[in-house]
Amino acid sequence: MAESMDLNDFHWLLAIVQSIDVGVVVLDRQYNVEVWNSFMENHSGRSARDAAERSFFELFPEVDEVWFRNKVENVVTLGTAAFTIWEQRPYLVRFKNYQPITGVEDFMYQNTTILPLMATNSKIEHLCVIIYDVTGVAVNKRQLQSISDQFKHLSRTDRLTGLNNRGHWEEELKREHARHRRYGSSAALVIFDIDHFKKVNDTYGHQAGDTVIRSVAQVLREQLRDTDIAGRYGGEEFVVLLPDIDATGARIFAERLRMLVERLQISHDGQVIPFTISLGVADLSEPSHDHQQVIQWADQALYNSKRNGRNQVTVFGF
Ligand SMILES: Nc1nc2c(ncn2[C@@H]2O[C@H](COP(=O)(O)OP(=O)(O)OP(=O)(O)O)[C@@H](O)[C@H]2O)c(=O)[nH]1
Repeated sequence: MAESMDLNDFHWLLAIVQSIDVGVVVLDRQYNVEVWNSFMENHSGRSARDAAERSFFELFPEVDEVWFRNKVENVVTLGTAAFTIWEQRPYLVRFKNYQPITGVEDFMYQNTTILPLMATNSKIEHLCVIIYDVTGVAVNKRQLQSISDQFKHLSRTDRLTGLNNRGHWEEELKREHARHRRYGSSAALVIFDIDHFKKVNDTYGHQAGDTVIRSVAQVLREQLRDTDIAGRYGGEEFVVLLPDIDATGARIFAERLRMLVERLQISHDGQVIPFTISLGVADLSEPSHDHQQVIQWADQALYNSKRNGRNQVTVFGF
């Protein structure tokens, strides 16, 4: 009676393992396949008969052999299961993704469990690899992350120029100012403003004015190093934070920008729009209370450039 129950149990278990919607593979200690359920048959295109006694690494050359062997050795030594989630490794074996809703990805994301299987002699001579299809969860999470990244980018970016907007740029300045205080690194701030911009708008129209603002932003972008942080501060006012540069270097940067803008040829209805910029430079090496004070210094220098005839650079304190 008990024996027939055991046999029943065994058949039931086999039926369950065959039909569950996860991959089940039993490997011996030489990594040869002993059990291969229907999930594995369906997704790999290989029958259990075809996979039997073949090396797991031969069946799936994409498996990182060193990593997998190491993982299995730990499972055997410790006698406990090991888990890998898709965020650590997108998949163990590369299966095609057939889920219609998540069709954006062409492979199946997987979580994997490796279980030690103890024999009656208490030795671990086999392992069970369980593969879960988590494509739906993974794709949703990645899409949410991508939307959140896009929102973050939009909330920091000026629509017209693509530069940092004022709020985000000020946060960056605040951070750099604090870093500068802690480490005494050099940095400078350049503020500049398009001269007589109201006249550009009044003469050529607001759209032409927008084109001028965009062109200035483009010239600025072309002059930036990776670590420089540029922003649109107001209507026709721009700011650049230049880390690891002193006042002399910042003056050279500002002067080059001034010349490049002066040479820009923006046409409107066949006419070239003449325009220039005035610039103010402040040195973060000078002792300051906070980042706002450095902005005031650069603003003051910009004001002096305007007052002294525009189209020029002034360094605060010089
Ligand atoms: N086209 C356009 N114009 C803008 C934008 N933002 C601000 N302005 C205009 O920029 C002009 C700024 O004029 P003012 O502050 O008087 O300065 P300005 O004419 O440049 O004179 P100075 O700065 O003294 O040389 C105003 O006419 C604003 O309407 C924008 O996004 N696009």
